[in-house]
Amino acid sequence: MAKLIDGKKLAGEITAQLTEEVSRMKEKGIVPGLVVLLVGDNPASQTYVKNKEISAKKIGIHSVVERIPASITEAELLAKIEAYNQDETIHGILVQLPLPKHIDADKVLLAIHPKKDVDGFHPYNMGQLFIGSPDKIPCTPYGIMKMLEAYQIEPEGKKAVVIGRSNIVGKPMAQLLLMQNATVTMTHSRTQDLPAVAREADILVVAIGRGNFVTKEFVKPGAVVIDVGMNRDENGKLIGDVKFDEVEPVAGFITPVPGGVGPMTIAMLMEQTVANARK
Ligand SMILES: NC(=O)C1=CN([C@@H]2O[C@H](COP(=O)(O)OP(=O)(O)OC[C@H]3O[C@@H](n4cnc5c(N)ncnc54)[C@H](OP(=O)(O)O)[C@@H]3O)[C@@H](O)[C@H]2O)C=CC1
Ligand SMILES: Nc1nc(=O)c2c([nH]1)NC[C@@H]1CN(c3ccc(C(=O)N[C@@H](CCC(=O)O)C(=O)O)cc3)C=[N+]21
Ligand SMILES: [Mg+2]
Repeated sequence: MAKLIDGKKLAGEITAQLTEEVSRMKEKGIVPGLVVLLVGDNPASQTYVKNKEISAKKIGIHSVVERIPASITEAELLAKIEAYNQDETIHGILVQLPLPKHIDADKVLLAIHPKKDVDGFHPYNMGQLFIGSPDKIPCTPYGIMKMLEAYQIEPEGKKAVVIGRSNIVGKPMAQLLLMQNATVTMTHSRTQDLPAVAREADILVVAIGRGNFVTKEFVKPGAVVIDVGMNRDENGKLIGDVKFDEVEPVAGFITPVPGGVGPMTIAMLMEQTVANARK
């Protein structure tokens, strides 16, 4: 039976520390501010935004959510970002991805001032991460590293396999594991014999976006299994990329969905926002 990595509990502890810190900052007249720009009405995005708002409120972060119709032009969105770049009450800007097709997401991410880029997606921050001098770090892989640390899982010398190579999860995840001296393999949809590659892993991070894709055939006994996936099954229930019930008896550690990576992503977003206001 695997040990459960309780992301929700750990995120709660981080949130409690941030709450204390923000109350001290407020005594000095500093109020951290975060703006979230949500373009269109993707229902999956709605839950994420709602959870971020709850967390920001708890911590005492001034939280602004702009719900913007999908019909906004790219130029109008860029102008909004520029206004928040100039706004001294705002320490973090997050543009929820994905964006509607008529808007160039790369251009939008480039428009966010790197100092306010609490998602860590700006090419400057990505570049800093990949040369080994990170400042802002993408929240999901950052949260995963915090979970490994909290459970005293040392990546050094271990074989880590990352499934999925997105800019927001897979790629920065591989880099963070590499920085902790893991031997990292990145895999994707063209990888041949993925189960055999995954079975080599001491630490397996799964970020594909396909419900229950990873079965016990992918998992070495005792491995650490981190499930980033957020999918809905046919009944609308939230499920991960890992078939939890069959992998859990094989793994050494495993994250649940919900209650694993998701809450840590939000906690890291809050942490990077507060850190920015502190500066
Ligand atoms: N918990 C959290 O905080 C977060 C959760 N998520 C969730 O994580 C999942 C992944 O998100 P994201 O990284 O944005 O996804 P993307 O869709 O951007 O990337 C998916 C990756 O998975 C790979 N892939 C797809 N199918 C297969 C397959 N059959 N075998 C091997 N690899 C495959 C793709 O390969 P290729 O490049 O070859 O196409 C791609 O690299 C989603 O469920 C998302 O909702 C995302 C962000 C945060
Ligand atoms: N610019 C940008 N930054 C992101 O970080 C980003 C993004 N866009 N687009 C979408 C993905 C997805 N994502 C989630 C984070 C937390 C939960 C989350 O809170 N999950 C909880 C609850 C889920 C529930 O109950 O519905 C859990 O797993 O326990 C979900 C999804 C961040 N992303
Ligand atoms: Mg993130």
